[in-house]
Amino acid sequence: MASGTIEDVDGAADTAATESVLRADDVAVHFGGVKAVDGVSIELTPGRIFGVLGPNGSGKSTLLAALTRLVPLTRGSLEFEGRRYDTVRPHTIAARGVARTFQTVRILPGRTVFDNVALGAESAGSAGKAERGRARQRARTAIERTGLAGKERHRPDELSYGYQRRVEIARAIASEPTLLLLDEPTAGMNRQERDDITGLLGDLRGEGLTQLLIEHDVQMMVDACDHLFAMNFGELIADGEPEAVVRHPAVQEAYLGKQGRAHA
Ligand SMILES: Nc1ncnc2c1ncn2[C@@H]1O[C@H](COP(=O)(O)OP(=O)(O)OP(=O)(O)O)[C@@H](O)[C@H]1O
Repeated sequence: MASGTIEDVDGAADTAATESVLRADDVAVHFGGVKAVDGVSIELTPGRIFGVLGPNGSGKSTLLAALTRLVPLTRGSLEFEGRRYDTVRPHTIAARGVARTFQTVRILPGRTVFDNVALGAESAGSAGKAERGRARQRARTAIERTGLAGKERHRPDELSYGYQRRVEIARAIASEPTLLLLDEPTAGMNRQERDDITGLLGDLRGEGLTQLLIEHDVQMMVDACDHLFAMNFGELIADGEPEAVVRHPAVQEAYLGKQGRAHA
């Protein structure tokens, strides 16, 4: 739920009973004089796909970095499953159940698909032999869930870009997170690959995984997301049902106008 200062375009008040996975309240991240994020309040509820839309430089990646504790907050607070976490280290919030992928694929080129995914499973804790066995099982499950079965022994450079993205997503979900944050998961993909990833995210939602994604592709965001947050100049400018958000005049002006010209 956005703060009262922005327009809630779906007009549907969340019920008081709705539990939240993540809540950010009045979050700001300033770099010197640059207000990369400035007073953003969002709430993520379970089992839904949320998206952050906005033109280049509007603050999307910085917001994601703030949510994963990779940059310090200038002000505001963060709560995950009801617990404040705005001063904990990034690995602590990862261990509590927040996983993420990055804007550029970050998988180890010399290792197999299985090894890359197992790294994500092991980071959930892998002291003894029994736990290593469980980690390998988590990796196998993540490989199945992301449509990578049969490709376990491949190396990333033998796979298409779309499949490399899948490896990254598999590694993130191998830690069995409660919340998955995805930074431009379909960047650089062709239409078929984008549709495949949209389908995959939908499948993961079907299994109850809450997701927050950043994307430039407006159609992909409308297709994939249940709820959109639109940003410009570090602030939320609209928040609500995807079709309504992309039609919102402030979003058209801030995002679609610029992007339409940039990518036409
Ligand atoms: N480490 C940093 N130091 C200084 N300024 C930064 C830093 N990181 C981001 N910024 C600035 O903050 C603003 C928001 O950047 P951010 O990368 O969060 O936007 P974005 O919406 O993710 O953009 P893009 O879509 O191009 O990835 C920009 O003006 C950017 O130049």
